[in-house]
Amino acid sequence: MTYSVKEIFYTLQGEGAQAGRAAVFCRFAGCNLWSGREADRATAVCRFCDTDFVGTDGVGGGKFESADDLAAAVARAWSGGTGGRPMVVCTGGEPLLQLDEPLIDALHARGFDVAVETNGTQPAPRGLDWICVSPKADAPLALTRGDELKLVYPQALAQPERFAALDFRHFILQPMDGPDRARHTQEAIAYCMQHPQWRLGLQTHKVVGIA
Ligand SMILES: C[S@@+](CC[C@H](N)C(=O)[O-])C[C@H]1O[C@@H](n2cnc3c(N)ncnc32)[C@H](O)[C@@H]1O
Ligand SMILES: Nc1nc2[nH]cc(C(=O)O)c2c(=O)[nH]1
Ligand code: SF4
Ligand SMILES: [Mg+2]
Repeated sequence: MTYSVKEIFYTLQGEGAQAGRAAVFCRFAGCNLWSGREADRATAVCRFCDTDFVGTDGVGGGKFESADDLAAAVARAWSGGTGGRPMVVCTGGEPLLQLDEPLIDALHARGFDVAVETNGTQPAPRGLDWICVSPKADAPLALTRGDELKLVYPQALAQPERFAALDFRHFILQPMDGPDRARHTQEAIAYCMQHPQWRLGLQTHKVVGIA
């Protein structure tokens, strides 16, 4: 299997229940809910994406001919010292269009906890250590269990009530970034205060200005 990767970089996980933890990010190219072209944004299923996932031209990106080649590139990007467990966050684009069991095994063989950030429309391969599902509009969910359900808020077609009974350990509302981020943040705060099952989650990497 050939993997198309936009970029690979070392930073802190900025989002969700693992925010603050050092991680290598492996951003896969391509998504099933948007082409990534601005001209298509207004008609896409997912219209608020904050990410460039088109092509393989980012830092550390490229086409990797085997699971072991890609796992080796991820391991080279890890800059942590000793102590704690290395983590790779597989994101995109939509990582579950490409992430498969051989790659998970190759990453485990190099000592990584393997986390994924997914829109939930694809089934997950076995062996993942952390699954974050972030539902989009009316796109049907193939993945209804995991570690965290991280809903970008507000979305008219994806209201929190639809997901509250699913099998997740953490339920997080992440204010939708863009020109109305301040208003979205206030709305998410109000929702969490009325529905304590949900917690406010911020994109902390944007707050502190890291990748
Ligand atoms: C770029 S997506 C890639 C992974 C996967 N396709 C997904 O949507 O979960 C990574 C995370 O950023 C979130 N995200 C994307 N655009 C956002 C925005 N404008 N504001 C807040 N979160 C956003 C997504 O919901 C997801 O949790
Ligand atoms: N620091 C940092 N944390 C993140 N958590 C999820 C991200 C993503 O784009 O998937 C992301 C990202 O792009 N940067
Ligand atoms: S599903 Fe994820 S990668 Fe795809 S357009 Fe939406 S936020 Fe971006
Ligand atoms: Mg991001």
